[in-house]
Amino acid sequence: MEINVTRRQGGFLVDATFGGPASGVTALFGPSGAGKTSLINMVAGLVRPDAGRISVNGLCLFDVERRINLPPEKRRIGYVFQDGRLLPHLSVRANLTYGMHRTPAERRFVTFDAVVELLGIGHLLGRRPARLSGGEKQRVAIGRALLTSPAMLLMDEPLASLDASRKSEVLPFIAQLSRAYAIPILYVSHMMDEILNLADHLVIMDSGRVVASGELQELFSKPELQAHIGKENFGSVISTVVEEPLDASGLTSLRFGEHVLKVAAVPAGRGAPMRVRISARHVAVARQAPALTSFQNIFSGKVVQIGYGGESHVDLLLDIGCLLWARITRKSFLDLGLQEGQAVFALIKSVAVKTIALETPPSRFCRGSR
Ligand SMILES: Nc1ncnc2c1ncn2[C@@H]1O[C@H](COP(=O)(O)OP(=O)(O)OP(=O)(O)O)[C@@H](O)[C@H]1O
Repeated sequence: MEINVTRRQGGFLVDATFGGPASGVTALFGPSGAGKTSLINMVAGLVRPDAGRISVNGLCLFDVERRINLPPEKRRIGYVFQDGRLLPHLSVRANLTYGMHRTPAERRFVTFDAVVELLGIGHLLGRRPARLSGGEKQRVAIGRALLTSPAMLLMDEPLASLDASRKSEVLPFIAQLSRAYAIPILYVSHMMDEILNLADHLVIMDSGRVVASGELQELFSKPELQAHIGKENFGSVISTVVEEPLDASGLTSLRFGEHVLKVAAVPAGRGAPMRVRISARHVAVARQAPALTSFQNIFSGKVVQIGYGGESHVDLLLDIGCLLWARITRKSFLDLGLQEGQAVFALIKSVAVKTIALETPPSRFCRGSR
């Protein structure tokens, strides 16, 4: 995915350049008014950039110099809006098949039955949209976009209109979607929790510009991006696999590199990929390994960077076999006499680790290839 566009709209300038993998979920993250919707509308062909180039999977969608501007219907893009936008006079079945019949049969690689099964909407097929809940409407909207067998899916805050319980109902379907079909998803959100559940790649936007773009785990841990990501989100994201789903002490063991991280029990099979998020606030530091402690996770490592933190705290980047941020009070920092290069122990409470299951691809949903 290569995007390099500028567009002036009123007093606002979108000037965005980024590249991303043509697979998995790329999250477009930024505050309200950052230009996220404007950008994906340019990708969809709903809005024309003033200049630049957009290409996806080797297909050039827009190139001002070569005078290429594919109309939306030629872009093979599925778009899921915030509010679903189902056709009210049609049944769920007819809404689902609406775009499917416009895609030539030889180009279809997504089948009706597989989508209905994946999204769990078989019992809704005869209903009209007015008789669906918010979460059901969004699942149908996702199914409709998917059934056009798109080369790419654009999702503009598809969970924004849902309450927390509906969100958690739809989120796993989206996560599964990106793995079931090899379709890249550009996912707009300003909710970091959603992004941590879904995205592999992160693009941070602010005031019409791309502030940073890269692999989620890497960007998430950059202190200079803290202001954009949100102070409360500051910490580390680590990729692990489940080593022992339930050990004798009732905890789950997750492996990363040479280490095992103990977390509160999660329902996952051995070998399942698991992303963990450890807030810097939940990492304590000691010069010596504590003997009797409630910390289940004690890793030896060293201080690789001392960040500025704030008046009352200091952020430390630790190397424990992977990079880990710890936020401690300035008083503790001074009491411990910490310096860069110093050997320390990182202490992490099991119950403070947030786990996010990244499932393996259920390939049965895919028929043939694109
Ligand atoms: N057609 C338009 N004409 C003029 N200004 C526009 C137009 N469309 C959007 N804007 C302005 O462009 C800016 C970016 O809007 P955009 O909807 O892309 O932001 P966003 O990041 O998607 O925000 P949100 O998260 O609130 O949906 C805003 O200042 C908006 O007012």
